[in-house]
Amino acid sequence: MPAVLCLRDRLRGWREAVTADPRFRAWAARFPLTRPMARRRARQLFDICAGFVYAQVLTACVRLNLFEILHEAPATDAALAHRLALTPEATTRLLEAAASLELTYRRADGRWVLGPLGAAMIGNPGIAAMVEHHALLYADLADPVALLRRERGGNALSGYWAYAGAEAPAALPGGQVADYSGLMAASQPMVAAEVLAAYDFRRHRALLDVGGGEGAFLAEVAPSAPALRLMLFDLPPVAVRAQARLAARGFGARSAVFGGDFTADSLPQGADLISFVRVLHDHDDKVVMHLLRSARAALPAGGRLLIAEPMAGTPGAEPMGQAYFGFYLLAMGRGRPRRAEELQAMLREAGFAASRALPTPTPLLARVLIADVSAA
Ligand SMILES: CC(C)=CCC/C(C)=C/CC/C(C)=C/C=C/C(C)=C/C=C/C=C(C)/C=C/C=C(C)/C=C/C=C(C)/C=C/CC(C)(C)O
Ligand SMILES: C[S@@+](CC[C@H](N)C(=O)[O-])C[C@H]1O[C@@H](n2cnc3c(N)ncnc32)[C@H](O)[C@@H]1O
Repeated sequence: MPAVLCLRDRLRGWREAVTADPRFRAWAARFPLTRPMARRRARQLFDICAGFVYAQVLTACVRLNLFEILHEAPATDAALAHRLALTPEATTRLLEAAASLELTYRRADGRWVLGPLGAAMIGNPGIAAMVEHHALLYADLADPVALLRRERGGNALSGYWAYAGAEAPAALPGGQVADYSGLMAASQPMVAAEVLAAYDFRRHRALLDVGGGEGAFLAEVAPSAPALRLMLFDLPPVAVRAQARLAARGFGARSAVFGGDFTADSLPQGADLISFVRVLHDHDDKVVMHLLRSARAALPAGGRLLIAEPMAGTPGAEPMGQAYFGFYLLAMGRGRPRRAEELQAMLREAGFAASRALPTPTPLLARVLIADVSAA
């Protein structure tokens, strides 16, 4: 039976049919009332075509440490050419490309300073680390259709995230978890800041961070809740790293670290709050349901579960979810970005009584869901 289209979809269909006509586009680009819209659409489509070049301009800036150099002091083209070990022509080409992207800015006196987006990179080494590791994703995306058609896994990114394709993840050697654990630790403060702005951890006795990596999330939470006991579960070689980090940060006496495989082992008891931070989207639905049920089983009556990760369908940041993480996780070999409502339905199925989304300051970076175990 043909579906009846709502008025909004009928209007969209008409607009897209008109836009698909080259004669209409040529007319609309000239007609004063439609010209601004035509220019905006051309710019949007051009930015999608050219986005990979913009990303490589950023990569060059990061590799050359340009933002830190400009943060030290304004500089001339000649001084920068010397610092960057580039020819004067290449230096100016890079700085002007970066300026067009608002990463740098040339002052009236001719010296270069940070642009608004370059300035936002300062003090956040997590973004630079992400940009650097994108070289792997970039290689995997060279033929996106092949990536879509290929059996999942076997890419540069799936090798980097060693647990993604491992038959026995708990047996991974330390050398295979070091790079991804370092990247996660470097980028964790910007995620933890979102969670801390959304949730007060002082109401809990003990927090178990599952897939907690090197303990960077716990180390950010700890100062905000001095009485909170810190527990972490991750693969054995990652747990070793977490133990060392938490001890080095002075939280050794407050913490208990457990090594294991969360797809096979049950989670330790004793926490009244369990968190999954950037963990669930790495896994297919079956494993996610298993993890939610394991967490439900490990929590006492009245306990809570906290999920923090970037989510699909985030208003104002839609490409971050479905495009970036959709293809990222495809290259990684498993998992998918989920909508908040999908996770909430899974939480219900796993036996949680109620769940709600908490607003975060920058939903692009992470959104937060809280789910309750019923009180008795
Ligand atoms: C004072 C006057 C006059 C004006 C000021 C005007 C004003 C208010 C300006 C705003 C300034 C401001 C506050 C800027 C803030 C900028 C921010 C917060 C920028 C943040 C950027 C964040 C970025 C680019 C994050 C990128 C994150 C990436 C790429 C994350 C990737 C994550 C991955 C790959 C995770 C992998 C884990 C896995 C495997 C999927 O589980
Ligand atoms: C994407 S990282 C997130 C780390 C940390 N939560 C963060 O946000 O920085 C996923 C974590 O899950 C852990 N992990 C993956 N598979 C696991 C498994 N089967 N058992 C236990 N931990 C696992 C990884 O070692 C890694 O530390």
